[in-house]
Amino acid sequence: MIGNPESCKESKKSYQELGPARSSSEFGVDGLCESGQNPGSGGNVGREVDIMKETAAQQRIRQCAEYARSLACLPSVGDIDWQHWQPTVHAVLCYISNRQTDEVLLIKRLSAYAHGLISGPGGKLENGESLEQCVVRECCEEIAVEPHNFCLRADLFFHFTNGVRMRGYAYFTDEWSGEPQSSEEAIPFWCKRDRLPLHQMWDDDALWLPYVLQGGRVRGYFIFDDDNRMLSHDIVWLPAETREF
Ligand SMILES: Nc1[nH]c(=O)nc2c1ncn2[C@H]1C[C@H](O)[C@@H](COP(=O)(O)OP(=O)(O)OP(=O)(O)O)O1
Repeated sequence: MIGNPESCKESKKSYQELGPARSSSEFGVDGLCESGQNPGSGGNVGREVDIMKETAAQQRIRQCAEYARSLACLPSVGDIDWQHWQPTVHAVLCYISNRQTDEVLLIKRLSAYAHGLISGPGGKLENGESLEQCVVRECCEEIAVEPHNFCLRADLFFHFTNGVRMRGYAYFTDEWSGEPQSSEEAIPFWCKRDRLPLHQMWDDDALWLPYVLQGGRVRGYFIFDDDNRMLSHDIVWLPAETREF
């Protein structure tokens, strides 16, 4: 079976219908608008979003970092015209959860790029392939597992200072077939959902992955330098009920 028949219809539609980028400042300090309702969703965000609230101290740190960045003339997400931004590369990630054990299937990457880094399985889109086919191919190639009924929950825009512009699509599911196996590209392992090794993952993962593993959705904008360090970010938090990105 390739991809997912029903539950991904919404995601297929959503990445094509991406609206204009909105800054998190439009959503208030904690990434939501003051009323606790997410614009466009009409839904009550509820408790899940509370875990991501930015504290006053975190907000201050982010503001100081923005200020330091402006002094150092480093690029900021606010400098980019995201509406006209075109990716040079499309890539997928897939996070498979085991509800019974409350674990998520991660990989340690063995390829030259990002060697030793931990993430979900995934990779770049190949010519003529759909995003869903890419998810299945990458999971099968890297860890011999086939995910089913996966849904797009994070739409990620990575702008690298070396000119690469990658759009990443992170899919989530708790249905799969096959036993995880190591390959030349990856070593798979199960990890408790609340004990993610965030210090060994891409910088941006710490910002959005815990929230999305709890059912939320995000659209994220990131600038990375040539050493794969995150320079700037902006995240639009979307509640679980959101049907469109
Ligand atoms: N900053 C970042 N944050 C993140 O969460 N995922 C990132 C990321 N930078 C890259 N990725 C992911 C997206 C995609 O799954 C993968 C692409 O990187 P790679 O080119 O290393 O993948 P692969 O070498 O597996 O790709 P293929 O060559 O297509 O197999 O890494």
